[in-house]
Formats: sequence, C-alpha cells, structure tokens
Amino acid sequence: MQPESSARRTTPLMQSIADQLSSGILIVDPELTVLAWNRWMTEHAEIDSETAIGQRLETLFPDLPVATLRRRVKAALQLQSPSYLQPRKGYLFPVTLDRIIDSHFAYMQQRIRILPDENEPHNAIIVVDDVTATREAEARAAVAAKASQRYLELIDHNVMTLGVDDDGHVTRASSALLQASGWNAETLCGTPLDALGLGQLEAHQKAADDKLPECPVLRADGSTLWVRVRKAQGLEDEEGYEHYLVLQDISLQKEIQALSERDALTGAYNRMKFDQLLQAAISAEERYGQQFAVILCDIDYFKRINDNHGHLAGDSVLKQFTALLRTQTRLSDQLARWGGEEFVVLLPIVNTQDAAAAAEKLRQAIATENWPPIGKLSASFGVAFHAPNESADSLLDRADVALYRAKEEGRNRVCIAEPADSERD
Ligand SMILES: Nc1nc2c(ncn2[C@@H]2O[C@H](COP(=O)(O)OP(=O)(O)OP(=O)(O)O)[C@@H](O)[C@H]2O)c(=O)[nH]1
Repeated sequence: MQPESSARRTTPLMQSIADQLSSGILIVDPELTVLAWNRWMTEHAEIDSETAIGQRLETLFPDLPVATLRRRVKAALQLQSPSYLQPRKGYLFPVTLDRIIDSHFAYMQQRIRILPDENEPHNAIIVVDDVTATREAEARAAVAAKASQRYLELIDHNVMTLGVDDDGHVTRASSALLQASGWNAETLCGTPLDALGLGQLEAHQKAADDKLPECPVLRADGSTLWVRVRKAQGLEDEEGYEHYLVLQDISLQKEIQALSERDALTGAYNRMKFDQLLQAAISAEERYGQQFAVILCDIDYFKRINDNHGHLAGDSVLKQFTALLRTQTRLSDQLARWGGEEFVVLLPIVNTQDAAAAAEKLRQAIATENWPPIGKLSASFGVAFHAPNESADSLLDRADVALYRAKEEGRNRVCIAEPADSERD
C-alpha cells in the first residue's frame, strides 16, 4: 500500500525523471520505509515499485546493515547535508553481476549517497550508483601492481644491478649485488664506479654488445668478483638522470679460462695459450714495431731423474724449475711449458745479443741452484730473434734447431738460431 505522504509528493513528472536515471533512486522515511522507488531499482533489485513501496528496507533486503543505514539517514536529516555510505561488502543492495566469469566481484559495487529531501524534511533520498567498473579497474590495477612488485623483487634478488648518476657515482644497488659483493648499501651510495673496480661510466656507454667490459670487482672480504658489465636503459626523473648497469657474474668462467690456459703441474702457461701470445706478439711487432725473441729451454738428462729418483721427484724438479724461470725472467716476459721437460719464454727485446744474454742468465741460475734430491741440474737453450714477417712456425723451428745444436754440442749451453730465410742475402 502506498502511504499518503509519498503519493502526494511523487508526481508523475518526478517519477518519470527518476525512472530515466542510470542510478538507483529511492526515498525512505527515518524508519527506512520505502516511499518511492525508480525503475533502476526495479530492474536491478528485481522488486517492482508496487511491492517495494510501503515496505521496510530490511524486509526487502534481509541482509541489509540496517543500524548503519539508519544512523546515516538520521545524520543526513539532522544536519540537512549529504552523507555517504561505503558498504563494507562493496554493495548495499545485493545485485548479482551477469559478468561474473571475468569479474573480481559477484555483486555490483555500489556508492551510496543519502540526501535530505528538501521538500519533505523527514524523508531521505538514497542514491545508488554502480561503481563496479571503477572498482574493477582498481582491483585489476592492484593485482598488476602486486605482480610488478613481485617481478621487481625477483630482479632485485637475482640480478646484479647498479644505479649510477651522471658523475659516475653509485646511487643504488640490487640485493643480489650486495649479497655477491658483501658491500653495504649505505657506504656504497656515492662511491665512484672506478673505486669499485668497475671503470668509467663512459667506457660502459660506448661498449659494443660483443665487447662488454669485464671487470675484477673487489669484494668486501678482499676476494675478486669478475663481472661483465652491460649498460641498460637509464631513467630520468625530477632528480636527474640515473644510468643502470647490469652485472653478470663471470668468476667461474674466468676460473675455467685460467685453468684452461695453464699447465696443471707447474702453473706455467700451456702450449695453446703460448700460441696465442706468440700470435699477439707478431701482430704487435707488425703494428707497433715491438721486437721480440723466444728462448726454448730443455732440461738435460731429465729421463735419468725420473729413472733414478722416481716420477714424483721429476715432477718436483719441474715445479722448482718453473719457479726459478719465473724469478729469473721479467714480468713482461711470458713463460710456458712447451711439453715434457721443455719450456719456452717469449721476451720483448731489441736484438739477438740481449736475448742470448737473457738465456745465459737462466742457464747460469739453473746450474748454480741446488736441486734436492738430485743435487745439480743443467739445461740447454735455443734462442731465436723474430725476423720481420716471419711466421710463428718458422721462428719456433729456428729456436728448436738451435736447441738441438746446444744438446749436440754438449748440453748446458745457449745456442743462437740461424737467421730467418727472409734475412739471408
Ligand atoms: N716427472 C715427469 N717427467 C716427465 C714429465 N713430462 C715428461 N717427462 C719425462 O721427461 C723425460 C724426457 O726425456 P728425454 O726426451 O729423453 O730427454 P732428457 O732425458 O732430458 O735428455 P736430453 O733432453 O737429451 O738432455 C722422459 O723420461 C719423460 O717421461 C712430467 O710431467 N713429469
């Protein structure tokens, strides 16, 4: 039944306007008895106006938070100003969504406005707005933000990255880098890149993809962390430009590389590495005129050492021999084990005489050293000075022939190789 007051005040024109709105409109008295009900409410709540009008809201909607709603209505009427209600569940009137399948919500999300009815000061107008789309977008954004956050955390924990300002000072470091380096975030910020062993920012900016700088970074405990450095896209904000470096741990790779270059027994370079060094020396001579020589050196009567003192004693002599050659050569010289009891030294030098003098120095050092358990030891030497345009094979052949001659002439001596074919008249 329709109460007198409502019938009087809801004119056909007002009802028609209310029916065209895309929000729910209902008028209630302070006891929440429905006095007016628009089409939106009929369609969405599936209760027609004849049924709704005259009924208390809690009768129509048994789960309605009546106490809260009544308080809000009272407040709006007393203050004669709008009041808003944000239902805890997101909706006041349970309206099922027909797009449940891809929605975060089963029920329509509503914004409730309670307005004092200016014509009837005891009544309140309740406006129900459908804000599902907004809440949906917010919920999706929250899920996306959480996923991005998780992704950032994943990167932070697993990828070594550094933020650097325009002056090459560190601005931030990922947890992965702090953990791998043992560095402390506070002390790290503001430190110049090169003080960490990471070189200059410009070098990383210019580096080609296939020639990324490899840097030995000093860990907090003094050990070395080898990293390959790639410059990533930077970011600009109101505080300025931030460059990003991504660091790849290549320590293991470096370790394997070092092992593959060296002879396991003596620690001297192996033949493969020496071949590379020799090629590099030939290129440097062609380009910059840096002359060099090689000394081939073979321990005399080494077989006897093995035969008389055992293989282990032979091994120990080889190690001591390597150590002696190291101390008797310069840092700029390169030492390799050529095979068995034969060694080779590559030395940047300007003439054959100087190379021969270097070999003679080695010969004397070996001859005067004490070699437990065998006593004395000697070695024979073949020295070849690299001729312009000479191949590596030709140079080594000449040194080998000279070494053979030293053996033939009685061992414990230095023989100088014949000039290369290109040098002969
Ligand atoms: N203990 C030990 N012996 C090795 C190693 N590599 C090669 N030899 C030995 O070195 C010896 C070389 O013998 P030879 O080539 O006859 O040369 P040599 O006895 O020094 O005689 P000359 O060179 O003519 O003075 C062989 O007995 C090899 O077995 C090694 O890594 N450890």
